Amino acid sequence: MASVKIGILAFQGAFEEHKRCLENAWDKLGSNATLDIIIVKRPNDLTDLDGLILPGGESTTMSKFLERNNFQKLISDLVKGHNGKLPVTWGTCAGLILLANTIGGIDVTVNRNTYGRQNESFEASLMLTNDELKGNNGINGNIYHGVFIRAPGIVSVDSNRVEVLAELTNIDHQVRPVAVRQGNLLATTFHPELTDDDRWHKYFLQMVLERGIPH
Ligand SMILES: NC(=O)CC[C@H](N)C(=O)O
Repeated sequence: MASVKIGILAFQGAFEEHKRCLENAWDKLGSNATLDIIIVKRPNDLTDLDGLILPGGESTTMSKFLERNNFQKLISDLVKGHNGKLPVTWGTCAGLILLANTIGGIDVTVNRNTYGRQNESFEASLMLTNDELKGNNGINGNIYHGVFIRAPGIVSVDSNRVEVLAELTNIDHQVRPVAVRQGNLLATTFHPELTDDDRWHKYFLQMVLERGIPH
């Protein structure tokens, strides 16, 4: 039977939570393929992935791990399609910082710890700006409850290349993108793996399925 291989980078951070959410979301998609989740700790674990998640955590610590075993170049080549295969890659929080700064590939500028010490962690209602994500969630389908933990801010996007999927209105009425997509790359400044709303994990898995499963 065909299988979909999703790796979760597991040096540090919220990788177990992503695994649980992927399994729940997968069951609801009703695909005939099986889901194979790889906890990525060694370069070999990156072989043949259809999707890759770079979880939240501490981006400076994760960057240090990436320097070992040539990991940074391997992942960078992978997300840019240099090896032929182009897995769908999703960075959450610190994972977004890696995608924008360390690994590269996504054309956004991020500012670390943008919400400041006094507002280190908070929850907020986000406005979804993408129809697929709104899904079938009743009249409030365009609202998503986001969990932010020392979150980065997306301060600018290359609007020719990057689609904004969700926005947050700050108390000063400034509207900021908090989730973006660029081709095979997805990035969120918040933590969908810490909520029961599985729309982001479904969206990611659908991005993977849309590319076709060659195994
Ligand atoms: N929850 C997170 O991933 C926090 C990210 C952290 N502030 C960093 O810069 O690495």
